[in-house]
Amino acid sequence: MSTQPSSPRTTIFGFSPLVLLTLAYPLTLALGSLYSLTIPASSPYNALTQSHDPATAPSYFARKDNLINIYFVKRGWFWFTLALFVFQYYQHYVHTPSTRRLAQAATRYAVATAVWILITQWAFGPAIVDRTFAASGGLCDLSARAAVEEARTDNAAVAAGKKVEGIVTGAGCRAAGGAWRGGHDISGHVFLLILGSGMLVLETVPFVQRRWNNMHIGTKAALGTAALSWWMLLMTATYFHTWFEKLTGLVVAFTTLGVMYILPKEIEAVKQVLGQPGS
Ligand SMILES: CCCCCCCCCCCCCCCC(=O)SCCNC(=O)CCNC(=O)[C@H](O)C(C)(C)COP(=O)(O)O
Ligand SMILES: Nc1ncnc2c1ncn2[C@@H]1O[C@H](COP(=O)(O)O)[C@@H](OP(=O)(O)O)[C@H]1O
Repeated sequence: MSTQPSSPRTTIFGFSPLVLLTLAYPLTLALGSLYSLTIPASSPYNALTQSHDPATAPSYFARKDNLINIYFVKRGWFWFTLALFVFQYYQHYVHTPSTRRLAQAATRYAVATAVWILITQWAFGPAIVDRTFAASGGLCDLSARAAVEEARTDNAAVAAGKKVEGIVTGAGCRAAGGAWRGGHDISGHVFLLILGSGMLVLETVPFVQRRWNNMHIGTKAALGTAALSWWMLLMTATYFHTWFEKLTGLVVAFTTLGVMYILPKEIEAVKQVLGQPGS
């Protein structure tokens, strides 16, 4: 049995933050996908690069080299970690010191980090996004590079032999100059941005309501990071990926958030380990 006092139920306009997030993220993806229908044909989408040609990109945010993508999303876990750390620091030392609550918050963070690693970085070999891509028929097509080599060596047999060569990750394929094509590519951006911002919102909301007019810098940093993530999610939804790739990114992120924030409500043993923000 929990010894912690139960907290007042947090609601926003009568809805719990969990319900609002469950609605907000699919709506954001739908909004972006709908808006993408207005992109003129003069900015064609290239399914192979999963983006618009940079030369005719319909917006700065439709370019993969936009600075927020490079410095924020591509290093996203670092920023989410930092924002969570700053938030917990202020929570613990300024307002509600509790070693138990801090340990539970750190465990939630560890669970999210483990899932992020397994999905996007490394799962005892290729990451789950890469395994899913290969399992759904994807492979590394080195034909563009092979064509160059064929011209150089004048040996089509040697060049053709370089088409697939056991490359098992998207990053490895791109590094080899190939195109990772043919499979289902779960959107890493959608997964990362929803998991990271969802975690920041659900960790902070119980405290935001209690101290709306007096939020500490940790809460502001967390909500600012979540807001920037939401904007980049909208940009991903508008300019990148197919709707199904975005949907699978959303499902994986929601499953993780469900384990972190819904399971503890249902199972006491999980609650003892993971706790619940604000309780
Ligand atoms: C309760 C909080 C406890 C916190 C305790 C620790 C505090 C430490 C303070 C700050 C130190 C930060 C250390 C963080 C360690 C990292 O996470 S470093 C890793 C940074 N790398 C990333 O974030 C990579 C993110 N990118 C991706 O996941 C993928 O690239 C992608 C964006 C999902 C998709 O990539 P594609 O190439 O587009 O496929
Ligand atoms: N909001 C955004 N801004 C810029 N590039 C984005 C983006 N969302 C997705 N992308 C790009 O689209 C590709 C697929 O992303 P993902 O699978 O992670 O969702 C990646 O290209 P690169 O891997 O060539 O950088 C990624 O950088």
